[in-house]
Amino acid sequence: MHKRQLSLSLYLNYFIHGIGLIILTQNMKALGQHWQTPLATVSYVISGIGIGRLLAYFILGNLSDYWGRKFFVNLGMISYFIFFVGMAFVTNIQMAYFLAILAGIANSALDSGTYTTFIEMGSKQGSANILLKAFMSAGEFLLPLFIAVLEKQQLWYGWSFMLAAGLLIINFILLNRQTFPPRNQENTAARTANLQISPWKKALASVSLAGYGYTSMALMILYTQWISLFVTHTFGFNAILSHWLLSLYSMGSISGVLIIFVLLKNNLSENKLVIALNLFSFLALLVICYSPNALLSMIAAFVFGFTAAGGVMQIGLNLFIKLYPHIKGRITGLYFTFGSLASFSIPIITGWLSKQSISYTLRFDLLISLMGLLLVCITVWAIQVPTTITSTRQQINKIDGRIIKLLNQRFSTVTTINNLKEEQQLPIFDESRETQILQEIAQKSKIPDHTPYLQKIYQAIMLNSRAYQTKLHQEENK
Ligand SMILES: C=C(O[C@@H]1C=C(C(=O)O)C=C[C@H]1O)C(=O)O
Repeated sequence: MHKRQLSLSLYLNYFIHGIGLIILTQNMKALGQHWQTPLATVSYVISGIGIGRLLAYFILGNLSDYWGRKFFVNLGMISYFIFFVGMAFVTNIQMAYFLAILAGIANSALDSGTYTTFIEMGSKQGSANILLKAFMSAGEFLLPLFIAVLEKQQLWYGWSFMLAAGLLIINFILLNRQTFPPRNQENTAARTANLQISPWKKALASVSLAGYGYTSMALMILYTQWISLFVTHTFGFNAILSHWLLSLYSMGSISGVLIIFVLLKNNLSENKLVIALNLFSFLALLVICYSPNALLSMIAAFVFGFTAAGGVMQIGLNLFIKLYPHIKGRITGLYFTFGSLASFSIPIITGWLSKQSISYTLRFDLLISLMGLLLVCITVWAIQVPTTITSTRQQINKIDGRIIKLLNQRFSTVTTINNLKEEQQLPIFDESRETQILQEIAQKSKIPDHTPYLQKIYQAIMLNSRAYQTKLHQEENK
């Protein structure tokens, strides 16, 4: 496995995916003319992408745990290829809608094959996954420029689609020369950390992270959709300034991705980072929502892009995957399903809100931001493992409490066995049973390194269990 080359191909896919994300909106007019339909129909076709994602994420994510990541990266590339080539030529709206759904499926397939692979390649704290966002942004940045050139030269709009298709062919060849890392392997360190989290805290973190899949996506979508209208309506900002608040957000986002990538590579804790980012994006949004000062708003827009769109959603996914290293694909699918629900529902909710007042839209985003902050705080609290001797010992005390209860239960059950043995006149010691118990420990122990010690502990338990039975006998025969 050549980590570098494989990574490069995976990144290149996300550059193409960035193009795919906006190619329909960027070509809306040309497509409308080509299909001889109003813009509203083109917009309806675009919604097919969201439907495709919603349909495919969970299923494909699950399957990628079984069929392997490479298959799904390839499926994503092939689906995208059909989408790009098909969209450039199609004239029938039904076909176009089908192709849009296919783009959504391509997106899901790429995600379930790629995010998982980067973690399986051992990228430091999943830092590589943050960089995917930079490649998407690069695609989204360059496509409009390319389209502008095509328009200026009065060339066929389909060349932008052909560009993406051509890149896909090259990358398909490059990618398929690579082997992928083994799937769903789980290292001892991760397993040990995970086992320290109690089941109910793990459940709490999981629900919170799924919710964060929704809020983190909703936060960005709502901002990009409404910021310009909001500030014009609420503070009377002029058109240039209102568009600047979107551009500054994008610049913040790209700077955020690069800096967060470096921070994670240098081992800054994901837990601290995710809380800090959410806190600052909330504060920045607060300024944008309530400050009529243009300069303050501009700074806040940059900070908001940095903190809300700089890869914080990907950090949420990384945390989620680490909780379930044995089903990375399923978790990726689940997380992005919640994200897709946000892309689907936010335009509907905000459309309704804007009818009451446009100023409600971004203030609703503030509420979402607060929810997100709350969810990551709950998550971090739940998955935190203690770091000082005192707090770690407190945890050991709790575990010991549970063990003692269970040992009381075990010894009480031994009493029953002992009575039955007396009735049936059987000896206390049963060697085959003890061997069987020791073998079962080897099977059940989740961490092989621990196994011999667990077996020794059990030998001591059984030795004492026999001593206890002997004592019961003696009392009985007194
Ligand atoms: C409790 C029993 O008696 C003894 C103690 C054992 C134990 O503590 O698990 C197992 C086998 C016996 O040597 C039993 O036979 O199950």
